[in-house]
Amino acid sequence: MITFCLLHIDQHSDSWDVAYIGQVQQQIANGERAKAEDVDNNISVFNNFGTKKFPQAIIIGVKKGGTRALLEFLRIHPDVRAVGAEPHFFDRFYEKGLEWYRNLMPRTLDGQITMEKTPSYFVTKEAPRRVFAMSRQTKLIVVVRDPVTRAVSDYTQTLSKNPGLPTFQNLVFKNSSRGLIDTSWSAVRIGIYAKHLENWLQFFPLSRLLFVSGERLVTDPAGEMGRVQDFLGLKRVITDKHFYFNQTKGFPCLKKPEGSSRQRCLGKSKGRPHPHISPEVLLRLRDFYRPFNLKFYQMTGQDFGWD
Ligand SMILES: Nc1ncnc2c1ncn2[C@@H]1O[C@H](COP(=O)(O)OS(=O)(=O)O)[C@@H](OP(=O)(O)O)[C@H]1O
Repeated sequence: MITFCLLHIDQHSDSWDVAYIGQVQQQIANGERAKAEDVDNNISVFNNFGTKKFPQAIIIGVKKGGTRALLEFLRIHPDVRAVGAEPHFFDRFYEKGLEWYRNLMPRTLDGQITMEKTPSYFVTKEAPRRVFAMSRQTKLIVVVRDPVTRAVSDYTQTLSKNPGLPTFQNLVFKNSSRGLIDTSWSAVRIGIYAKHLENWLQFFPLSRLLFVSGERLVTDPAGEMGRVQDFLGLKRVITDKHFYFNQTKGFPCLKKPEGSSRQRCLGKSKGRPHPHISPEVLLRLRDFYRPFNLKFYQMTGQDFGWD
C-alpha cells in the first residue's frame, strides 16, 4: 500500500524528496516498514509507537507557492510529523477511502500534529466538501505567491518536462486575440485565488485558514514560520536560528544539525531560473489579476502587495 502511494509522488518534487522516497522504498523492499517511517528523523530503531491519525492540518496550496519549503521547514518541529510525498487523496485517490488515506500517515504520539501537503487541493472543486467530511476541525494552510510569478513558475516547470512547449505568450492569450487572457490555461486559472477561496469558505470559516506569503517565506522565513506555528498551536521552536541565506541557491536553507551531512537546501526544481517573458505580456497579465487580487485581499483581510 505504501509503495503504491510513493510511486505517485509529487512529480515535480525536488531532489531532497526523491532521496527521501528512495530510502523509504528501499526500506519497504527490505521489509522494514516501521523503520521506514522514521528515515526522515534518522532514527534507526523500529517505531511502532503512536498511532496513524488523519491530518489535523493540511497545506492545500497553491502549486508553485512555496509549499515544499513550508512543509520541510515545519518538519523540523518535534511536534510535527508529515508525509513527505503528496498523497493527492482529496483530488485523485478519493475513491480509495479514508482508511487508505490514514494508513499513509506517519505514526504520531499524543500532542504531535499529523500533516500533509498537496497543492492541487486548493483548486479542486470537490476538495472542500471532502476535507470537511473527514473533519470540520482541519486546519488549512495556503501558501500564496504573486499570481503572475506563480504562472511563470508553473510554465517553467511544464517547460522543463516538455521543451517543445509553445511560448508563454502563446499560451497566455486566447487564440484569436492578443489581449484576452486565456483563463482555461491552468497556469492562469490557479492564480485566481479569490474564486478558489470562495469554494473553501462554503465549508470552512476563515479562521480555519492561514494564508502564508510565498514572498515572505523567502525574505523572512522565521517570521512566516512564527505565524504558522501560532496557527497550529505549536510552541515557537522554529526561529531565525534555523535558517541561513544560501547565496548560491538564492534562497533560505536550513542550517545543518551537528554531525549531519543531509542537504538542507531544497533541490534543483525549487528556485529554478525563469525564462524571459516580455514586460508587456507580464503587465497585461498583472492587469488581469488586479481585481481578483483586490478581492482576495478583502476576503482574507491581508494585503499581499502584488500590485
Ligand atoms: N527556501 C526555498 N528554497 C527553494 N525554493 C523556495 C524556497 N522558498 C520558497 N521557494 C519557492 O518555492 C517554489 C516552488 O513551490 P512549491 O514547492 O509549492 O512547488 S510545487 O507546487 O510543490 O511544485 C519555487 O518556485 P521557482 O522559484 O519558480 O522554482 C521557489 O521560488
